[in-house]
Amino acid sequence: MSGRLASEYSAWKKLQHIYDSDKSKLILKDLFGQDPDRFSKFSVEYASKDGPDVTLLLDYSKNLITPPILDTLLTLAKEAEVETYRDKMFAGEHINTSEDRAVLHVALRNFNDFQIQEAGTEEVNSVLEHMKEFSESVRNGEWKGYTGKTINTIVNIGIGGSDLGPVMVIEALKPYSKRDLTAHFVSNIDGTHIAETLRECDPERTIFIIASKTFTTQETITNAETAKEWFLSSAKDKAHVAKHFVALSTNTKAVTAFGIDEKNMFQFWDWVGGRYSLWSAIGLSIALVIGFNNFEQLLKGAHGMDKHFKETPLEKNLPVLLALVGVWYNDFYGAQTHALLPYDQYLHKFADYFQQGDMESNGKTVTKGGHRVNYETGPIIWGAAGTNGQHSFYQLVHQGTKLIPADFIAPATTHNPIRNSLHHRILLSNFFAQPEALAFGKTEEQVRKELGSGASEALIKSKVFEGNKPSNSIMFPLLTPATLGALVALYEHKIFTQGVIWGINSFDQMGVELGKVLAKNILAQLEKPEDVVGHDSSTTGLIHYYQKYRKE
Ligand SMILES: O=P(O)(O)OC[C@H]1O[C@@H](O)[C@@H](O)[C@@H](O)[C@@H]1O
Repeated sequence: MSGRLASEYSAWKKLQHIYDSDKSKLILKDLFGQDPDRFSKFSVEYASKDGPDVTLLLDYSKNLITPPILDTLLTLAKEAEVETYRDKMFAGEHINTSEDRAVLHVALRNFNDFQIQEAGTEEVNSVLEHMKEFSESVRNGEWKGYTGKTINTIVNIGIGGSDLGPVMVIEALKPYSKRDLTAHFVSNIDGTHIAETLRECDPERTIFIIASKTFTTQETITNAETAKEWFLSSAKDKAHVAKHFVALSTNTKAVTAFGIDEKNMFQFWDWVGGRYSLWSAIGLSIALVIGFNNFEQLLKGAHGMDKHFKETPLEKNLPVLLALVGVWYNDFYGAQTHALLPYDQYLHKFADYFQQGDMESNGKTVTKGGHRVNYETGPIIWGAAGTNGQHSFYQLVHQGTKLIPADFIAPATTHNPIRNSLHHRILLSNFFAQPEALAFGKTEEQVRKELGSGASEALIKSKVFEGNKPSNSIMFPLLTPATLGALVALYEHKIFTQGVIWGINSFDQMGVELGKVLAKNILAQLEKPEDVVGHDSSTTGLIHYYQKYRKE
């Protein structure tokens, strides 16, 4: 994050040299054959030092690396001053230089441990206390709607970072949820989203949580106004809004202008990036659904990983190791994507969540110093829960022409050990088998032997698995709130580390602005064909087509 070009580091040049000269020798089958200790050399077990017990195993042995490559990657991290920038982040320095802001999601889950100097951090505990009081009173039925009924539905209205984190966590921690409290999430401006949601809500028993850091996001404000209109069509009296609408925001003025009482507002601060905000007031829906104590466990689990990231030497530091092997594929092998493949149905939103987390953070072309990079930055993140992916896109991962590094993630035990954990054993057998198949493949000789004589050459070739496809495997005993916290923090710090190496600002998102501005301009032109000015012929043609069919 020094803003230097990564390609100028001597370790980067060395890595390029190693890649050019040794690529053909980096064959997983051989690397494992040559070193029976490869697993123990290239795996680390994380155990939380204090707070709730969390353990995580990272096995990165199925990567196309050797000890000298790993050493050089570690040297790269040193040269890029990952440790210095990490310490700057924890110290509250304004490492988000374009917006002149600190980056302190770690302060939201700090529990007075690290010394952090930044305005607002002293208010974290009182907001948590407010979230606790509110979530408990809704959960235990003390909080009543305008007709005196208890609340049975919450609707979080927010988008991007004000939506994806709570959605992912609430899905992931379903075993801990209050089953008689239904949570809906409305994000899309498409009226279908709110219309379909409102059909399932009773105005007397629903709380709307308007989640927006800026409280200016068009989608969220429009959806919130629609929800308020819908609510008032039953409740009539505006005074009832206070019982049914709360806001999560940094913008008090806009919240009160919307008609939400300041005492129903949960604050956070400009040093919390949207995609890093699930730990803040944005997590209110999480606290409501799983209870404040479990929310606190989530935060503590993340804090444990923060401590690990901050205090562990780079060669044993999980986020750093994940980041470095990622850089190796992204920048030297030319891999365009990175797959997140959780073998846990509860984590089915994990890849969606980190699409924003990673791609909005590291999808940049200029360094902090304003230079255009001459290497690849953030990968395309995608994935789905196993085993579903196996029956759809794994064909390409195994036999396609692209290199797709992947993280396989699984819990050793399940919350649903039905049929004596039969399902879980089958799930895990797939979790173990897929990285093995990817790494070691199946040779032509094996196929020939299996098919016997008479098989066509074409058929033989089509059944060969070239192998040598890299992956990481991450395991933990059970997906608990604290474990999920640690897992999410692990990826957050991985993203941070890569951003530092690439010299980019991982904490702004200028790339989302242009489309917003153009849409605003177009919205004002939609009425009449003669209003449509200043566009290319394609955009004009599309708008004219719409105008032919519009009904309103
Ligand atoms: O929370 P608000 O301010 O509504 O922003 C919601 C989202 O908006 C997008 O344009 C991005 O900038 C995201 O980073 C952000 O999470």
